Amino acid sequence: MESCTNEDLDAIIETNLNSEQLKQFNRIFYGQEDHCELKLRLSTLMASKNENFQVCGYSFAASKEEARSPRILKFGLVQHSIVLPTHKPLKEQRDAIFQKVGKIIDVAASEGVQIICLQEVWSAPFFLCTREKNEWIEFVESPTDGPSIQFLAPLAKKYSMVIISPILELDENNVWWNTVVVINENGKVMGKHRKNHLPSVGSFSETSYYSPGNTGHPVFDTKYGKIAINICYGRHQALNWLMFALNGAEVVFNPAATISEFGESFWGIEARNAAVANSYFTAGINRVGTEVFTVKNKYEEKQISRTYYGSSYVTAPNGVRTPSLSKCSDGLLIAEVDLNLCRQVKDHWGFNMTSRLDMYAKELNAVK
Ligand SMILES: NC(=O)NCCC(=O)O
Repeated sequence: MESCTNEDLDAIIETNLNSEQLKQFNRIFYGQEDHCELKLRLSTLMASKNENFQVCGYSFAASKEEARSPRILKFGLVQHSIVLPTHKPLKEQRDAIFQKVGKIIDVAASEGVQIICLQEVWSAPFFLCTREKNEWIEFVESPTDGPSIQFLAPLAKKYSMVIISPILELDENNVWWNTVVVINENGKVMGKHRKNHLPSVGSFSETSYYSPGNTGHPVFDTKYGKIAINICYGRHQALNWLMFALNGAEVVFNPAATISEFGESFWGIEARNAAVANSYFTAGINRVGTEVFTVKNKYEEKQISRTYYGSSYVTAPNGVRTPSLSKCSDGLLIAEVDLNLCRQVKDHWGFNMTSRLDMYAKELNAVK
């Protein structure tokens, strides 16, 4: 069985470069010499040790402005493994994940996190690789009164936190969708977005489960900032990122479930490039751990095993990025940002002003 190799790139680099080399490396690779780590509370560090999850926090500064006050937002990303083996009763599996993620959300709240994003299909193993449907049906749920919203809504209200909950949705016509539900700081559903681009590559064959999303590119104007969600495979499509920018997003989250064979080498590039190209913050979130499924059908019985590489990270509109969370362990990444940076970068680089969208619209219309 494959397992996590625990070779976090950041750790390899830090242990092998001297301090001068490290500064140079950081300046070019991360966009700044120092990572501007946030000082975390003692209780956070203790919870991280006791509950066995990594916690990191970073701040991104913006220039002071005369006419606008800073718009400080603290957001968090959670990456985690499943807890129980996939043959256990589904409710037990889900409840065990709820318990684990609930504790991480508690810590995020104690650090003042205002918006938190969970990973793709966070409350279940990523069973879509099995190509089986019926035995997993109970992981597919209502966005308005399914188990995930029932669990998260009280937390959102308790902590005045916006929670982004990526689930598998069962709609009123019994149709499945890969959906994120945005829960506002009062614990109410603000809206949802359905995955626009579905993979049909190797063991990622999602087109037999659900249809491409029909919700366009919504931006949610939350109490804390304008956010959007580009679900997993959608990160490979530049126009998907662009539309969220044109609709006014200041932070775009990319909750994912992905394994090394599917582009670990460009995981660190795509969301980062999107941040630069669109002058907003981006956050990539990927699960960790090995998930093993026994697939039995009338033709065969086999085991499928997949290991996810975590490595969640945040990029600012000026291209500065955080180090990644671990490839192997559960983690919470906290980013403290000044949303004024979005307009400052737009003013500086003028990428949107020079984007010539009308020219591309004409050319796209003319493509046969
Ligand atoms: N969940 C998902 O869309 N995975 C596809 C593989 C990838 O794009 O990394």
